[in-house]
Amino acid sequence: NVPNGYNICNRMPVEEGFATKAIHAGQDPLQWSHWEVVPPIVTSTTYRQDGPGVTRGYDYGRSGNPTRNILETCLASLENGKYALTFASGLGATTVVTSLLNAGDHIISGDDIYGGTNRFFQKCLCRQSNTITFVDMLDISNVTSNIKSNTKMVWLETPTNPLLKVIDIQGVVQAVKEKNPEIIVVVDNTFLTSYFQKPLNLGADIVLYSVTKYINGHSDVIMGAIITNRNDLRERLAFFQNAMGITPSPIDCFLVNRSIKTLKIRMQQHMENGLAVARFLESHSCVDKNNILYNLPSHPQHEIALKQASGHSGMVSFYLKGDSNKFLKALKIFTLAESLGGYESLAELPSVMTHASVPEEDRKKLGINDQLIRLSVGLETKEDLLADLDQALKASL
Ligand SMILES: C=C(NCc1c(COP(=O)(O)O)cnc(C)c1O)C(=O)O
Repeated sequence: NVPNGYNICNRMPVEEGFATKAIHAGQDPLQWSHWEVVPPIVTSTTYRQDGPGVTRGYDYGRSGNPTRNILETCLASLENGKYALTFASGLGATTVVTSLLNAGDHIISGDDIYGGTNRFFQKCLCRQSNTITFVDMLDISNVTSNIKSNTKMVWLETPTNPLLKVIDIQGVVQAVKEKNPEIIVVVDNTFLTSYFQKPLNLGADIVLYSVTKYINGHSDVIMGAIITNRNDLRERLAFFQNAMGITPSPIDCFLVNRSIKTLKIRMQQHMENGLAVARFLESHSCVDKNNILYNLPSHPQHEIALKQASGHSGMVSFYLKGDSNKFLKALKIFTLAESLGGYESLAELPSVMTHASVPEEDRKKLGINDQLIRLSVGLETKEDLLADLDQALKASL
């Protein structure tokens, strides 16, 4: 049910069978003692042993948990990946992945990334004598020209948060691996999920998620995840997951495992509502029309998006002509709040909220100013969302 007028001619096709995998991968009832169709929540933190060190697969909740395992199996299956690991948060996943770096290693990151990730890179990672270079990855030569002998990782989001720049995953991977095949390419796929985009298929070594967002999609769990096909990386990351203790709770794993069952239909509705909002804003007199940041045909990287993704989510950013505070306070259905990807529509001011920790000069260079509004378009009735935006836009004048 792709919305009319949405260019699907040369779009990356949506994967057949995604919903079936989301419902059945890792869920076999025969694995449980009572053949439960819905996986049980195993909360026990410790397991009886037949003898010292002689276990039946589990010894301690941080080191392994049956409810976590079936979620990880399902996440890997949806990515067409071999291994998935889950963590206490998206930034927890970021912490574990960057633990692959040794002191003195260099990482190249996209310049437009989540503010908390930027903060972690600049305030935490740099304390471990890792160096970081932020580059505009729209020009892939910015990546390759910054590769040094100690460059060990390249990190990107696409679409980026909050400017929705679309980065050519395959182009970056090929250019980086040509220079140094040992460099690990990490793609944060939070904004599209594996339903719309599969970075592993495009050559990425690791795909990372704030599961908190679309994958859980109900704004009631904080969680992170990574998926990889590389045995060597999986072994090291699984060691860090346990040794660093950045693991999710079994109850959160149960909630996310349940949310995943509707991921496909939620992403389709987010796209339908997001496209309607983007088109509405594109023609609105209170909006700077040249700056609707969404994957409309007018988007500067629309062709790349068509090539590597089968759709776009509900993320829409735009520059407001009027007063941002008046606009945000006038909204009635959109809630002024941080985060994204839930069934509820949210609106925020990145310059003051999610990206306040990005150094001001960097925000200015990127264009993350007080006129930039970021929307997470939810699953409400489309007409209600448009009416809410219209009245709030008029109130901003
Ligand atoms: C909270 C917000 N972002 C979290 C986030 C994170 C961090 O995820 P947490 O689960 O919040 O730790 C990682 N990657 C991306 C692309 C993200 O957007 C936000 O943008 O409102």
